[in-house]
Amino acid sequence: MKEMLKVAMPKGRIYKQASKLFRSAGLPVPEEIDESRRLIIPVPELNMEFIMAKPVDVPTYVEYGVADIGVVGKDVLMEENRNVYELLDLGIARCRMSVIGLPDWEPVLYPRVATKYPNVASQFFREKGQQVEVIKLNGSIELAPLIGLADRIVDMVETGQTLRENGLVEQEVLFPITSRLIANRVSYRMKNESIQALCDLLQDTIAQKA
Ligand SMILES: Nc1ncnc2c1ncn2[C@@H]1O[C@H](COP(=O)(O)OP(=O)(O)OP(=O)(O)O)[C@@H](O)[C@H]1O
Ligand SMILES: O=P(O)(O)OC[C@H]1O[C@H](OP(=O)(O)OP(=O)(O)O)[C@H](O)[C@@H]1O
Repeated sequence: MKEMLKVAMPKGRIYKQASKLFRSAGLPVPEEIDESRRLIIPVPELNMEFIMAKPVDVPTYVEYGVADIGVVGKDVLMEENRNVYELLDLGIARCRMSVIGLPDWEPVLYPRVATKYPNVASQFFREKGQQVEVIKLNGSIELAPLIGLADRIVDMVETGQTLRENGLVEQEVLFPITSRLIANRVSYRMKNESIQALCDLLQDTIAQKA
């Protein structure tokens, strides 16, 4: 690849699957990143530099152009609504965003909905014509209906284990979620050859796996 690419990589569960995808595409992301606490990792052999970010911040780094491209969950992309290009569905970190509640839940006039995704949840209920009070939480969202903070929650479901272990039920799926490759708008023009080459390589790898 010609131009050097700065890649915003989310730490945590997406990184594990993204690094595997990059490696199977012939881009040997160094194994030492996996356990390292370093935040900026130049990989001269790939002509790339990895910026290890908190997942929710990836679209911010890409919008401001401090990263040319990034890997991010569709959930975060929808919630953050940043001015970036979405280039490719990587098909990794697959889960879904759902409305969840207690099994004996009954509709109330003005329910409280707790979530990490206040923008997405507000829009979802607004489009359904339902008035709700959205309460932003940052984790352990399933606690909210159990301790009476909220009537329902909007959160991610993958295996369903968290719901089962807490006696909650999935009531409605909002969206299926996977991780996406995103690009800064200016970088996409200025470094088009490199970004497009990476995109094609990843797309071929994903197609071979399907
Ligand atoms: N079971 C799951 N629960 C939540 N997110 C999941 C799940 N499976 C895949 N994902 C994807 O992984 C991303 C969350 O990754 P991770 O849990 O590492 O970060 P986080 O909880 O947002 O960050 P942090 O733990 O640093 O606050 C989501 O944005 C989503 O796209
Ligand atoms: O269906 P499952 O496989 O159980 O996965 C879903 C759970 O995983 C996530 O929580 P996370 O582990 O990120 O912890 P958090 O509560 O701190 O967000 C998510 O918010 C759910 O609680």
